[in-house]
Amino acid sequence: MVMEVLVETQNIRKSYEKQNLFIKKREQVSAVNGVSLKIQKGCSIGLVGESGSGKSTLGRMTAGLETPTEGDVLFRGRPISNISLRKMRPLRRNIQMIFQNSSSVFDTSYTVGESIAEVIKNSEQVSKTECLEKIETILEQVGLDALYAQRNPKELSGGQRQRVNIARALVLHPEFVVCDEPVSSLDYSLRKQILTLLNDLRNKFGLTYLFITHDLNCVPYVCDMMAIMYAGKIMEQIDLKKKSMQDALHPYTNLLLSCIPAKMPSERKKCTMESIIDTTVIPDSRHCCRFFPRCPYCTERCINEEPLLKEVASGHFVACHIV
Ligand SMILES: Nc1ncnc2c1ncn2[C@@H]1O[C@H](COP(=O)(O)OP(=O)(O)OP(=O)(O)O)[C@@H](O)[C@H]1O
Repeated sequence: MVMEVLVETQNIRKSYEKQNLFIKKREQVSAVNGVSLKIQKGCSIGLVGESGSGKSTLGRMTAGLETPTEGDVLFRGRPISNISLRKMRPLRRNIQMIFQNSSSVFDTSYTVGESIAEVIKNSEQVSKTECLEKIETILEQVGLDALYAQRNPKELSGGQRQRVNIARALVLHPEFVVCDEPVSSLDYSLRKQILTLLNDLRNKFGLTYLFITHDLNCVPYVCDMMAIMYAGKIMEQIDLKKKSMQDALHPYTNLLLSCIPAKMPSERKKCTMESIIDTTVIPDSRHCCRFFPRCPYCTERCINEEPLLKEVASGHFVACHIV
């Protein structure tokens, strides 16, 4: 069966200008460094990597909230990166984002209902009664009583606020949702509840997720594909319907896996990276493996030639010369 590609990034790059306080000069920071990704309709792809690897920047570009410096993002085969606001408006309801920090994304001068109503009214003309019905329905779908519409976000717990956040993103029934660390600000006990909710909503509405996280533990719960990002590049991609996370081959993915605290010490993946010196030095070159300064298996070739993402088994892609 041929699956429909809903979102595609075509070798996208994003650099920012930053003031270097030490040398008192402006310099370029490459946040995303040539990422080509196809997200199939109904798929949930987990984008994993450490802080600063470019996950959120990639997420914002796929959501059309940021323009790539190079390359393009396609939604249903149509480029969306450089289109006018007028052309983007009808697409906006189809592409939504759930943000990381549930408390700071609300305007506390609005009630929960008013903040959901704002999203609805920005996208369609509805009567007051229709709007109220939509608000009540979506609140119930995210597991909150309709009465929460009258509450102020300040009066809600972190978990309830994140449910409202999800309600705002889903009230227009989008097709594609970028979830940027949706559970990282929550207690461990609440994380599973929100992940279960995201799964249920995905099944109910046939949603497609780009699920950004630095926590590999979340991935098997919500994702059927995993992409590992390092220094703005995808290092490994695994179709979790065909292979498990533990089948990872890239030294960086194995480093991340070795950091997951296992329930039983015997289940812990052995860290093969004892020799790694954790350094923040990332080579600013398009002609080498960006992981080479941290890789114990680094060869001359890794310093001189950038490894491309290659299929090593069905549904399993790795960008590493030694694999
Ligand atoms: N608006 C911006 N202006 C300048 N630099 C930025 C901007 N946004 C991101 N960056 C830089 O781009 C790089 C990637 O940042 P990004 O937030 O995408 O990473 P991340 O993997 O999502 O990190 P985290 O998990 O900490 O959110 C970082 O070096 C960051 O400082």
